[in-house]
Parts: sequence; C-alpha cells; structure tokens
Amino acid sequence: MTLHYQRFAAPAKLNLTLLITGKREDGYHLLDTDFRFIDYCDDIDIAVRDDGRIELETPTPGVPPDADLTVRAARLLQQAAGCTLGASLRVTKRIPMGGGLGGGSSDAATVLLALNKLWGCGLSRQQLMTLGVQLGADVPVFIFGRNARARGIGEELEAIALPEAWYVVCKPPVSVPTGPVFQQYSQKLLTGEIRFSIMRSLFGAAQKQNDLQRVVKAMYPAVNEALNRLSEYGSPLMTGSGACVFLELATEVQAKTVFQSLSKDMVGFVAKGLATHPLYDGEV
Ligand SMILES: C[C@@](CO)(OP(=O)(O)O)[C@H](O)COP(=O)(O)OP(=O)(O)OC[C@H]1O[C@@H](n2ccc(N)nc2=O)[C@H](O)[C@@H]1O
Ligand SMILES: Nc1ncnc2c1ncn2[C@@H]1O[C@H](COP(=O)(O)OP(=O)(O)O)[C@@H](O)[C@H]1O
Repeated sequence: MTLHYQRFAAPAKLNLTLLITGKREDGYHLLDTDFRFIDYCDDIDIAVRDDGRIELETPTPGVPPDADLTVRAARLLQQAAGCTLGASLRVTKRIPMGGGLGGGSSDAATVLLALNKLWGCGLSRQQLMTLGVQLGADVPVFIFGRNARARGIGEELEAIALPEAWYVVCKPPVSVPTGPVFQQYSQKLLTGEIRFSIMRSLFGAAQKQNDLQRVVKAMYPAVNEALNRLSEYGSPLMTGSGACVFLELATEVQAKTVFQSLSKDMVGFVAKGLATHPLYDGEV
C-alpha cells in the first residue's frame, strides 16, 4: 500500500474574554467567551489507508495513542460515517499542551474536517460539530471555522468580526488541568468569594476578563508572574483555563518589540490573529 500524505493545519485559539455565567446540572459551567484563532499551528499529515486501520505514527509523549484526540476523532468519524477506509497520521506538535490554547481540540477538529473530505464521507459542518463535541467542549468552534462568541459550554456559536491584531503569548512553566480549575472555582462560589458573571454577560464587561484567572493565579504562582511581566506593556489576560497568558497589540512590530524585551527565560511566541480557520471554506 503506497501512502500519499497531505498536510493540514490545526491552529491554536485564544479566549479573548471568558465569563462564567452559570452551571449545568451535570456540573459543567456555562461560559460566555470569545474565541480567536491565531497563526500558531500544529501540522497534521494524513494519508488514506485501504485497510481500515487508524495509525498514529508520531505518538505525543504522555498520551497513549488510543487516547490521542487525533486517533479518537478518526475512529469516531469512521464509525459515524460507516467508512471502511483508514488513515495514517503524523502530528507535528507545536502548541503547548495544557496551555489553554486548545491544541488537542484543534488537532481533533482538523482530523474530522480533513478525513471527511479525504474519505468522501459527505458530513455537513453541523454534523461534524455534533460529533466533535463528544471529544471536547472546544472542538466545535474549530470546525465552525470562524472567530466566535460561544455560549453554553462552547456549543452555541455566533461568528464575530475581529480587527487585525497581534499577540504576545507566554507559556509559564506549568501545565494546568482544566477540571481542577473549575472545581476550585466552584468551591469559591460556595463560600461566596466569587459570583457568576450573568450581569456582565448581558450588559457587557467594562474590560475583557477571564473569570478563571483569579483561581489559576492563586494555584500557580508562575501564571501570576507571567501576567505581571506582561502587564508592564498593557493589560494581559490568561487564555481558557491557563496556563498561557497573552497581550494583544495592534501591529507586528509592537508585538515583536514587547516579546524581545521580555527576559530570555520567558517561553512564548508572537502570533497573528486569524480572520478564519485555515481550513474554513466559506460553507456555513
Ligand atoms: C474552559 C475552556 C475554554 O476554552 O478552556 P481550555 O481547556 O481551552 O483551557 C474549555 O471550554 C474547556 O474545554 P475542554 O478542555 O474540552 O474541557 P473538558 O476536557 O471537556 O473538561 C474537563 C473538566 O473541566 C470541567 N469543565 C469544563 C468545561 C466547562 N465549561 N465547565 C466545566 O466545569 C468539567 O469538570 C470537566 O470534566
Ligand atoms: N493530539 C493531542 N494534542 C494535545 N493534547 C492531547 C492530544 N490528545 C489528547 N490530548 C490530551 O488533552 C489534554 C488537553 O490538551 P490541549 O487541548 O492541548 O490543552 P488545553 O485544553 O489546555 O487547551 C492534554 O493534556 C492531553 O492529555
């Protein structure tokens, strides 16, 4: 069997603002968040196989291949579409894991979008989004393909237009698991230290904010430190449930200047905000 690989991009996302507006009966928190794609991407090379096998040739350290979101996405689509073809996958990982940049979710979304085409499954964007949410709350927005305001747990999406912007993104030397952060947030709700942002969601917040930031700063001093370093140049924010923090700037020159003036021990990168996902084809 000769394998022909094609390359597909899986971009990172930033949560430009993240409000928590309530809690569902199953314990998941309701969000009101603006997602923006950035041009910092994992690459996924995919070849169709005729033996039905799903092979991950580049296992991610610390993630068993069967648990890898790329493999799970391929198997889910294969099952849902009744497809007998398989795929070999090679992932070039750049997006830090547990960083709030949605790398795993983006990889899964790219595999769903690419294999839907390569296998000729013919599922609609909406059908792929419904499959994707089974893999993670952030998967649907990457399939939606446009920068979006998301509500619910991320499945109610509305496209938003965003100005051109550049971002300095810093990765503190910690990996922040999403579950425990929400748990800690819930505990603070019980003690009355925190309240839901329903009013700010309805009437708009005075400035962009991330409701999980306070909790993560207290749990991970390195995140606090990174925010302090960036706050010398503007108003930084944490993305998702952390650990990455970012600062928005109007031009590439400004972003590069800020990044270069951070000391060398601060790991990070400069990225451009995208208008749409690289695989978005205009179909709604
Ligand atoms: C909060 C966001 C914003 O983008 O953060 P990041 O993960 O990107 O940092 C995401 O919606 C996260 O989505 P995702 O990372 O898929 O979360 P999951 O694995 O589904 O959730 C892990 C755990 O976090 C809690 N959780 C997650 C999402 C949510 N809206 N409410 C929750 O309470 C639940 O306890 C869940 O079991
Ligand atoms: N292909 C993948 N890339 C990244 N993480 C993956 C992948 N498959 C499974 N995971 C798991 O998903 C977790 C969350 O990863 P990721 O989506 O990159 O971070 P975050 O939710 O903080 O944005 C990782 O810690 C890892 O255990």
